[in-house]
Amino acid sequence: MADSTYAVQAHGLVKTYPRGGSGGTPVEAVRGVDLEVADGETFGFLGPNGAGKTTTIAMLCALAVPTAGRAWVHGADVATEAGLVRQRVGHLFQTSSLDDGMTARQNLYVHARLYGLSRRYAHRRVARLLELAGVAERARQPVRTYSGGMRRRLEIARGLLHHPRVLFLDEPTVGLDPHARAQTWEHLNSLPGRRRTTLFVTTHYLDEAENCDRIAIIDQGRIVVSGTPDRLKAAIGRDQLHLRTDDNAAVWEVARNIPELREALTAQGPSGASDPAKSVAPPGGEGVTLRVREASAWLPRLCAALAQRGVTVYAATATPPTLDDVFFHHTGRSISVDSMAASALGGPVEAPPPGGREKPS
Ligand SMILES: Nc1ncnc2c1ncn2[C@@H]1O[C@H](COP(=O)(O)OP(=O)(O)OP(=O)(O)O)[C@@H](O)[C@H]1O
Repeated sequence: MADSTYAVQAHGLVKTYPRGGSGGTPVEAVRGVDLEVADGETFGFLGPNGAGKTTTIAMLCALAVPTAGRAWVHGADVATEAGLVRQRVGHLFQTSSLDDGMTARQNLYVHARLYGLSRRYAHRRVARLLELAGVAERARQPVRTYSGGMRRRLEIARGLLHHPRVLFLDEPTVGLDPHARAQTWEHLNSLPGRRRTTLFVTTHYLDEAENCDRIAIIDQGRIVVSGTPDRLKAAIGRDQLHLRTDDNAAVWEVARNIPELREALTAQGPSGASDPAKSVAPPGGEGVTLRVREASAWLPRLCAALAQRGVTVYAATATPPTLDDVFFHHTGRSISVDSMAASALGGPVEAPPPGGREKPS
């Protein structure tokens, strides 16, 4: 079953924490995950908090024992060849595990020795990675004096010390400001020999998932869909048409009175209501979002029809599907209020339509 041409493989991976829930009830953190990650790929594991991302990578790194299912890293079984798996993987934890009182050099050197690098090679390798992390000049200063971005780069360096074939990064940019987040990704993408190491990145940031060759979306312990970000978005088909007007309720009526547009659209009001009578926007409200194929082609016609009806349009945008739309399409929920996609739209996080979520395609 194991195919060593894959960097990571998992079949039916399950993890149940026997007494993790309130009142000591079992928590099914991971409920049957199948994965195939190609060698050299940047693979994104996208999901909201509590979806099961950390638990999955803990099993893939042989740090947690699966309740059921099997997984391999370059053909090494996480259950029966844990030592081999640990040699093949590097791991960046969600919270910093650097020793604040030690210098950057000491942090890396201790780690290198723990991984069995000889003294001489450890010194060479540490110097090289401090250089790569862009912290060589501050290498003799305690880590507590470092910025968040520097710490992250140093942790990436530490994860790479023993030449792992797969580097697992659990929410690598959480807590960083947007500039430091972008820098961290630039750093990851420009690592020498980048394609010789597979990157397996968990994230709940939609823009971060866009950096990945392929992603799997996980929700409530199950993978709901996987593929390249472009393919997943294209499969949704519908763009978002967002309008802010002085009579948002009229938008629905007008849109539905254009027969071809009525065919093409599925609509959502400010609170997810699909009934126009219930979708009157509050004063200063967020507007109306219509999901429609080829939104930009409809925009002029809809605006003209609204003008004819005496409705003033303050703002109108057509946006191609985002990964948040992909998440919504498959789960009926938005991944996060503060995601880049939601803030770019300036709109609310959309609730599922009252008739339930659309059927996954
Ligand atoms: N050691 C544990 N004991 C009991 N329950 C746990 C344990 N670790 C995680 N869980 C539970 O398992 C579920 C999945 O958690 P996990 O940390 O894997 O999710 P996540 O997607 O990584 O979320 P986050 O990004 O918030 O860490 C959650 O309900 C969590 O409370």
